[in-house]
Amino acid sequence: MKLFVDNLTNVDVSYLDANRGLVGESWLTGIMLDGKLDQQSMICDFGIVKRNAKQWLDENIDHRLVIPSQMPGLHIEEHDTQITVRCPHPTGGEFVCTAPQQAFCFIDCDEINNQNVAEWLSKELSSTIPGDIANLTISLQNEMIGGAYYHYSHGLKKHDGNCQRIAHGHRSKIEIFVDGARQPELEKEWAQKWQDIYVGTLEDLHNTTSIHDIEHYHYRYEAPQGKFDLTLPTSVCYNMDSDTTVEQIARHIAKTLLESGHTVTVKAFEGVGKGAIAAYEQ
Ligand SMILES: Nc1nc2c(c(=O)[nH]1)N=C([C@H](O)[C@H](O)COP(=O)(O)OP(=O)(O)OP(=O)(O)O)CN2
Repeated sequence: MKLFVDNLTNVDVSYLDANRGLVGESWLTGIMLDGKLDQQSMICDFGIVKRNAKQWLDENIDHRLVIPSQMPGLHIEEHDTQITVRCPHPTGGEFVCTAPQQAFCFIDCDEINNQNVAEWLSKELSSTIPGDIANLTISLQNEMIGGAYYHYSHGLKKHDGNCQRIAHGHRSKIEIFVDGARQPELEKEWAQKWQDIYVGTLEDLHNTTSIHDIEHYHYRYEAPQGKFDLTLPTSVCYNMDSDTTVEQIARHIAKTLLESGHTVTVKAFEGVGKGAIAAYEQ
């Protein structure tokens, strides 16, 4: 017998990739259990499966920076409760992130992809479900998106939950309307401009440095979970003069596109199934 739960929860992370650098990602998770029936004629109560699995995912991977610990060129240093992760960036520059341990998730593989992460999760979660379970399988899928989308990473230092972590991210749709008409070309432009982007807040920009003759931004802030630092080539960053909540992102894109005599509406998503709408008229 098998038991399944589709759409268990969404996991929003950023991960390091040798070819793409820092990638914001949103995974739709599902779980499948192989097991024998208990005295209730159940493999396991859905309520328990959903609560235990979601709690584990929320605590151990959601809103973390996922690191393939065998990635070539990766250096990891631990000092007290802080971890520094450093690696070459595909632009020729460097990626450096220092943050509290709880902001990272290390997976023993050389590349982060749906299959490697799902296999790791299936092993890690195997002890979380009670009952006579012979096998537990986690699946990870990406939202089916017909139009434009981008992968962005960011950190919300004022958030009292895990979104304060400086490098977590999302795979997000973008919809743009001018005078009520959908604008697929503009959507495509933003999706290209923000493909694998770090969206930073200007107030968090600590300094600009040169590494291997490539200009880098160094972001720094302190939040309730601890101190956060992130250094990335400027070519993969986009700075806003506000926080990078999805409300501010929708507002920023709408204001950037505003033209005299027109109304611009931006429906910006943060991951799957949620976001903000900003409408401006000039
Ligand atoms: N109004 C807003 N609320 C939140 C924003 C935001 O931009 N505007 N942003 C965040 C975080 O960036 C976060 O990454 C998104 O949170 P979410 O995945 O929804 O948070 P949860 O893990 O709490 O939700 P689950 O349903 O458990 O996945 C937070 N809030």
